[in-house]
Amino acid sequence: MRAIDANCEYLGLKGLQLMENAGAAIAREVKERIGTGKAVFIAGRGNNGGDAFVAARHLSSDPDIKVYIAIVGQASRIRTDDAKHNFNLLGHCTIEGLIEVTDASHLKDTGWIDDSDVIIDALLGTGISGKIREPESTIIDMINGSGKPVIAVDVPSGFDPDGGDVDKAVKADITLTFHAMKNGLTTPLASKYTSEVKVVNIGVCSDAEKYVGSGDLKVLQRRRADSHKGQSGRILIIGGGPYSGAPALAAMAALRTGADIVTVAAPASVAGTIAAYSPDIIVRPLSSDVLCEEDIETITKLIGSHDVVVIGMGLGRDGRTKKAVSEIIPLCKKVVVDADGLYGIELPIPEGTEMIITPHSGEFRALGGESADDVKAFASSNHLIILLKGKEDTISNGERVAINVTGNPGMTVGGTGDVLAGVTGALFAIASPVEAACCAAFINGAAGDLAFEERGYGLLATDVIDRITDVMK
Ligand SMILES: NC(=O)C1=CN([C@@H]2O[C@H](COP(=O)(O)OP(=O)(O)OC[C@H]3O[C@@H](n4cnc5c(N)ncnc54)[C@H](O)[C@@H]3O)[C@@H](O)[C@H]2O)[C@@H](O)CC1
Ligand SMILES: [K+]
Repeated sequence: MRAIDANCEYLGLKGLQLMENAGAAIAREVKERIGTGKAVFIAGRGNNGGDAFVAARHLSSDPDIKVYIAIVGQASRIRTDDAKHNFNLLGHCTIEGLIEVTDASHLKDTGWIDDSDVIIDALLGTGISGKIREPESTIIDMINGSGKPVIAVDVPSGFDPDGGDVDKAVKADITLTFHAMKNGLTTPLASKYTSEVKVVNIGVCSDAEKYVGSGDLKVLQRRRADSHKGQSGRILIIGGGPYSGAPALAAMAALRTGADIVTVAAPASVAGTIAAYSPDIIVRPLSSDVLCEEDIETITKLIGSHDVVVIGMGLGRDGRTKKAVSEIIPLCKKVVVDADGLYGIELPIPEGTEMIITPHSGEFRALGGESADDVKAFASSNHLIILLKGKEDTISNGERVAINVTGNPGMTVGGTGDVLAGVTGALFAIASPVEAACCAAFINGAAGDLAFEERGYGLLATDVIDRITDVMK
């Protein structure tokens, strides 16, 4: 949902607009439920509280509804601009009562809860993390002990929208959840905390979900301050033979995407050339001039010390290489297969291997696929993730289909596919395969767009690599 929100912003739909729709829906629900009476809003200092401020404003002009708002914490410490904006507007509305609750007793002393006809729980939404603190914890107890009807905003406060363990949460009569059903609300545990769930349309643009956007990059976690070498990905690139540049491009792209360690395992004939491209790449020479079965022992050891394998770039299609690839893939836990590696895939893929393939349309056809319309079914029946490259990239894990539209015709130059494979490998170490594939397509294309601004049709794959960090930032 956070990714969708950010993608909306990227498309020009502001969070404030979504919040207005969310709040308006809450107000309608309150009015439908009580018609006349006292509505007590319990608002936290995040955007969940912001939704409540909007709803309170909408109801404040209704002569039959009396609006009371308890902000948990100090209003001066409201955390987001959207929530602050909507809080400030309440200064121009007819509100029966508004207090700041820094200690749960302040709320108790008002008697509002005992006197209410409905409680609107907007204390905590999807931004919750960790064990419930005070005064929120006691306030949740007060709501649950009140016996009053409760409308929960987005999720019952304290409930994990992803369906994790619940320490303590509000028990609601109805939850109005925004835009899409949250995974956690479909679990059996959810029925303990809400009798009913309604999904409310808040006007999200369909493109925000259909197209990969900058918001999708939000899944890429910030690093912990105490991170150490290796935690952000150890990537093994297996490539080269007839070509030496391809694996080097993939390796440099993986490093620029943030991978900690990138090793290239390449036939001995090209290992020296690859090493000469950059001191940042670790190179492990294989036995001969193409990848072959004699290399499996060396590669098995290398796989054990890396998180993700990216295989295929510049390997060529020698029969020995195809055979070696088909034997290497089952040894990998996480593997990205690109270019010539795609000709060594044996379907169905082995159990215990998570695989992303990055074919262009010709390679996809060689695998038995047909067109972009086929991607979802192909991914589903073969249990893999496809990133089908094209003018628009189509990504699917067999359940969801996403389209990426970054990139430009300047990127038809050789090597940009190798860059994409490297970016995908680096992200696969820190994200789910479908997230990695979506983000990689976006980053590679957006870096290509920046390179195109500078270089036009003369852009090179190395120029794309140079702009990856700008996109990531
Ligand atoms: N564009 C958007 O982002 C939209 C967001 N919406 C609303 O925004 C919500 C998410 O907002 P936020 O990300 O600001 O987060 P929340 O409002 O869910 O919660 C963040 C607040 O809770 C506090 N908190 C977190 N964990 C806590 C704990 N364990 N104990 C006590 N306090 C805790 C934080 O300090 C912070 O003040 C959604 O659930 C939804 O209601 C809607 O307005 C629709 C649009
Ligand atoms: K809530």
